[in-house]
Amino acid sequence: MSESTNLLGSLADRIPKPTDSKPTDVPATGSWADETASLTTTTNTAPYPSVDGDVKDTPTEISQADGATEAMEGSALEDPEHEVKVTLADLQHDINSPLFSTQSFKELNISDHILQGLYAMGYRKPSKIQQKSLPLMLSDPPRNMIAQSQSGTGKTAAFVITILSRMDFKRNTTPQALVLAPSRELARQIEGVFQTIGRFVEGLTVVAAIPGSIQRGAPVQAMVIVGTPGTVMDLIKRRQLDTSILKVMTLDEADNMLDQQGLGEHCMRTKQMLPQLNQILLFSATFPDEVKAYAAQFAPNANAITLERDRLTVSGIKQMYMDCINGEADKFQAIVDLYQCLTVGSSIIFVKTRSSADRIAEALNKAGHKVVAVHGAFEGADRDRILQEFRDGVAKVLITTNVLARGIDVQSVTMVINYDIPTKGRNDEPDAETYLHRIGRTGRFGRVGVSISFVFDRKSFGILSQIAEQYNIALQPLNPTDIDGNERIIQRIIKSSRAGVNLTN
Ligand SMILES: Nc1ncnc2c1ncn2[C@@H]1O[C@H](COP(=O)(O)OP(=O)(O)OP(=O)(O)O)[C@@H](O)[C@H]1O
Repeated sequence: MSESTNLLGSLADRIPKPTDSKPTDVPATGSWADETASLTTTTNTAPYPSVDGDVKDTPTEISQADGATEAMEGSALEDPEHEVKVTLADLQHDINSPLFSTQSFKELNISDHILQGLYAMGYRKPSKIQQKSLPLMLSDPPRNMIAQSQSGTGKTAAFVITILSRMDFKRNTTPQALVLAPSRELARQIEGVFQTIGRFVEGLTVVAAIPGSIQRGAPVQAMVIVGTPGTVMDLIKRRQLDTSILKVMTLDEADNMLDQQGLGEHCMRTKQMLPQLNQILLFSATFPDEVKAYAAQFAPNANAITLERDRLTVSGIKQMYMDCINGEADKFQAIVDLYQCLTVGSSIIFVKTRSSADRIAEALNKAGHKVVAVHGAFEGADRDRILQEFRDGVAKVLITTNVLARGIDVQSVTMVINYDIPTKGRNDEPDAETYLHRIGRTGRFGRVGVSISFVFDRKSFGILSQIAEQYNIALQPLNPTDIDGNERIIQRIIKSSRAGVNLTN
């Protein structure tokens, strides 16, 4: 493996220096080979400040929110017994990695039918987040949970097991649990996890509430509803979804779901239409500071599992960048040069806009390279079909926008390309959370993957540098002209990824 080079160090002269920037000397200790992670569990013994309703306007609410943030970070409530230090250097063999613990699913006292489902899926041991969150979420009386752990570490199963354990199977045509996710694809995927983990659970009924899935006027008759916020809100308003005995609500990708610039409004309004809930569960790999307050208000008195910001990246993902100095033409050529590597395993190429996804897909297909594209302008049925082709390996290269940046679990993805570095806002601020979620589409559950971020000018260098600084990561440079060298480096990593697949089987 060639030596990791600090992006900031090697290219400092090309990076614009914001006036308030911190020192740009990022230590190389954040590289994938050697990293110690700390997962902190905060058991809440004192009530969080709680605000119901629309929380974004009044000064009182803001000050309560500040208090909540402090509590969530564990300043007053941290239980040192839950402090866990794990070595991430070799996820595939280290029993102390965030993926495994010595505790078994059986010790959790979950039903035999759920256990059977977990074992049938090849889950032998709970991952760290499952080990830490499940005892807290399954305890009675039920408590809210705000849980954070790295991408691909098994958060879905944690809330699925909890929800299945809380259902009354005699009332399986009435909604009892609601799970909201930011995209139709993720909602469908979560529905599938319920079906597979719950396959031996007699009487389980699960329905996806996504655009086009429920006929107008038809009642939603299932105990678990997994949907997107707009559709679910409409179904409740139109009285197609009976909320009278609903007791558990989960937001997957919770920071995205509570984002006040985006889906937050829908989620808040949906919650206001629900009866008193027994349990609210918020899960994500990222909880940026500005969302923590809303999270604590949405799920009052929650137990919280949080990660330090510089421990958020998955050590199995080898993060690289390529300087495509002539901009668009070089970026396109780089994809063409990398094509061989892209099709060993599967790859996702993230771009900023729908039109560039279409344009690049068309150009690559014209050049004889088979790729597919999916984004928000596609019809739902087409989105489902193309993603299924990608999951099945029929299509090996997927070009998409942020719509698929979060949650999508396709274990064969060995490479993620940031064709455009993720930014947010009118001023193109670095979008560090989206970067983390995008690269997290590879390196799932202990596998090894590669991410390559394309930069081409001072601005894009600056943005990527700020993201690298935020997570304390060192990005390895790839030389765009050394096509063979790059292929060797990438193939070597991808091959070790294939070895890793056996780990969880
Ligand atoms: N205990 C386990 N043993 C083996 N595999 C597991 C276990 N728990 C989860 N997995 C597998 O790990 C993969 C990642 O899980 P999941 O999609 O829930 O991750 P996540 O933490 O929600 O990721 P993201 O933050 O990207 O949404 C899935 O393929 C899942 O089947």
